[in-house]
Amino acid sequence: MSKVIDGKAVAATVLEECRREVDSLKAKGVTPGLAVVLVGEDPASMVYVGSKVRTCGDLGIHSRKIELPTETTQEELLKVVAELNADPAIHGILVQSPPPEQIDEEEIVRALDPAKDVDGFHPENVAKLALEDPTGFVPCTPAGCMRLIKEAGIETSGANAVVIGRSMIVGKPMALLLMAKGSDATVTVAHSRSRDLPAICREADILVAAVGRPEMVKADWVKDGAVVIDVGINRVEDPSRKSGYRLTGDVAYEEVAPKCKAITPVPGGVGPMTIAMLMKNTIAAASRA
Ligand SMILES: NC(=O)C1=CN([C@@H]2O[C@H](COP(=O)(O)OP(=O)(O)OC[C@H]3O[C@@H](n4cnc5c(N)ncnc54)[C@H](OP(=O)(O)O)[C@@H]3O)[C@@H](O)[C@H]2O)C=CC1
Ligand SMILES: Nc1nc(=O)c2c([nH]1)NC[C@@H]1CN(c3ccc(C(=O)N[C@@H](CCC(=O)O)C(=O)O)cc3)C=[N+]21
Repeated sequence: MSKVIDGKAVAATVLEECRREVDSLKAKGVTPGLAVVLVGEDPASMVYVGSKVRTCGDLGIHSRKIELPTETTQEELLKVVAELNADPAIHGILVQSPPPEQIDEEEIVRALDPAKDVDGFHPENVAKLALEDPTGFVPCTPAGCMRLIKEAGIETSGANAVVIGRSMIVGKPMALLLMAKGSDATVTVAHSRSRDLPAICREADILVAAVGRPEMVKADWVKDGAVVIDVGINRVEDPSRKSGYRLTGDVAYEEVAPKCKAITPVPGGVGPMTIAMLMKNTIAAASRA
């Protein structure tokens, strides 16, 4: 009964929309610009930053990759943010998370010009999401999950949605989007202190897993005919791979998929949508500027 939701294909559709929008902005003399700031050398972050910059290139979006050493101080990073805030060629700024431990990420996010905060992490954008004010930026990963749910033809109105995870990047904004007017789901948010997580999950018509624990969600946690959105991106050791690792989600895909109406795979599910929605936000920032 299971239908695999192809995140790569939906992302390709979104990127086609983006390409048209970039062309029409360029015809008006505006080239959207994105700055991606990476502090340190975390290998996973380097992969993500690389694919963000590559996607910009594919669409004709101007991009600037700023790679700073691991020892970068808070003051140095604040100075980079201030320069990008003032740069008219840059419409979107993303500071890759997580930064090294000496960096106070919250202060960095507050220093961003909210009109350039294409991650949607600045308090002004968080408030606009809660207020359902469409002039803000919605965080890319939950925005991508909503688009996947829509493209798969899943009805959210009146559905029981369970979100596992309450981070500011994924879980909390995902819950806000599902409960917003127009989506109209009944939302439960679970986290590490939740009692009897399997029982909570079994109530879900739509289950979103954003935890960071490989294959935590088992088949007996999932109701027959549920829709499962797996946000987790976990590297697990796999000696049979050349790289020595493989990616897996927060859901035990092999055993869960047969029970689902629809499910996203990892890789090829939510991940590509995150990058596509980042492009959308960057284009929106440029057209508002
Ligand atoms: N596909 C994509 O584009 C993206 C994928 N990700 C992936 O999504 C996952 C989550 O990311 P993120 O939200 O940033 O992670 P965080 O670590 O910030 O948040 C994890 C959440 O899961 C909860 N949690 C942890 N352990 C358990 C448990 N045993 N039972 C129930 N809840 C638990 C935590 O609870 P508590 O609050 O109580 O600590 C927390 O709310 C990761 O795998 C990450 O790699 C993230 C961003 C983008
Ligand atoms: N400021 C900030 N903004 C972010 O949006 C942000 C961040 N920090 N820190 C880390 C997380 C993670 N994230 C991903 C983006 C793309 C894939 C992605 O494209 N994944 C591919 C596979 C990629 C691979 O092979 O490694 C897939 O799932 O198919 C995954 C994860 C963005 N994040």
